[in-house]
Amino acid sequence: MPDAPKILIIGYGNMSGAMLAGWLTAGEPAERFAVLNRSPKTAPAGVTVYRDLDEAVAAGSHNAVMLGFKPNQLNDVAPQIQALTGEGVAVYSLLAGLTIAQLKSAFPNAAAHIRVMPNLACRINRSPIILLENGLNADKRESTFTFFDALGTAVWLEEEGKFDLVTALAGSGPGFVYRFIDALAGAGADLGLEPAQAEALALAMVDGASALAAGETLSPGDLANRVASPGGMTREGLNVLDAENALQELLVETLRATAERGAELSADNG
Ligand SMILES: NC(=O)C1=CN([C@@H]2O[C@H](COP(=O)(O)OP(=O)(O)OC[C@H]3O[C@@H](n4cnc5c(N)ncnc54)[C@H](O)[C@@H]3O)[C@@H](O)[C@H]2O)C=CC1
Ligand SMILES: O=C(O)[C@@H]1CCC=N1
Repeated sequence: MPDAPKILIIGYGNMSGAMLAGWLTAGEPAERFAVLNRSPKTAPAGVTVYRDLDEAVAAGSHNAVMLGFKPNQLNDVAPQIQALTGEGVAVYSLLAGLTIAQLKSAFPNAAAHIRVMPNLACRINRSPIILLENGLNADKRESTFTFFDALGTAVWLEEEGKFDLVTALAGSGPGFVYRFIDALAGAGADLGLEPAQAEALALAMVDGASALAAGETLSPGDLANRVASPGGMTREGLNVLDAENALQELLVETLRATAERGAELSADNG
């Protein structure tokens, strides 16, 4: 079976689409990928698109499957894709909340089960990627890490109990940052700025501030203090955010609610 695809993506939506784009940008050959999606969707040139399960089974040419559908679909989809997740096949799961034990139970014949938590910045190869595995040998662990690291910065997590929390911070995180940018721009507009200008300024500011902090040895907390010139303007604004630890408390509740939803998604698939 010459030039056969090696990664079969089942459920080609926003997240797996961003990952595929990132891998192609990183130089992975398009021929290494195939997609199987419920609704018709165009894939990048060179990527194999299967119209249905039978076609994917007949090709039988992958050694890894990436699950890119919704967590609440696992019970429906798993029985249909047993023939695609058999001996020698690694299962990469994007399914938020679903545990290694649930993946092993859904795909008992697969060679290895790997939870993967990326975010949409995979599209520009700038996502953190949290990985947790069961069943990989040392060589496969290394090659798996390298494969996902091409999408940004991969990191192994050893404690599965923390997976929902890192999902909240790093997977859902862009949603919270976008809400912050939107609220900042909205606040500027409420106080008199032209809305489009407020949004452009908020975006450019967050872009530069984040890039600067990423390359600094100072912590973000110390950088905040550096922005606040003694007796100047910024301190007054920080005092509002810091009063009774308001911002941090809000974010504790934000991450808690997000992580708790992961446990619910898992329980729903019990
Ligand atoms: N959107 C995000 O930022 C992130 C999403 N995830 C995870 O990624 C997964 C997908 O999320 P999104 O991409 O946001 O959703 P989405 O709705 O954009 O994509 C899901 C895709 O699965 C396809 N699909 C549904 N049932 C199918 C089936 N039986 N066979 C083949 N394809 C099927 C749909 O047609 C759709 O294209 C979820 O499990 C989510 O937890 C993880 C990290 C971040
Ligand atoms: O909202 C969700 O469930 C997924 C997981 C992390 C980001 N999006």
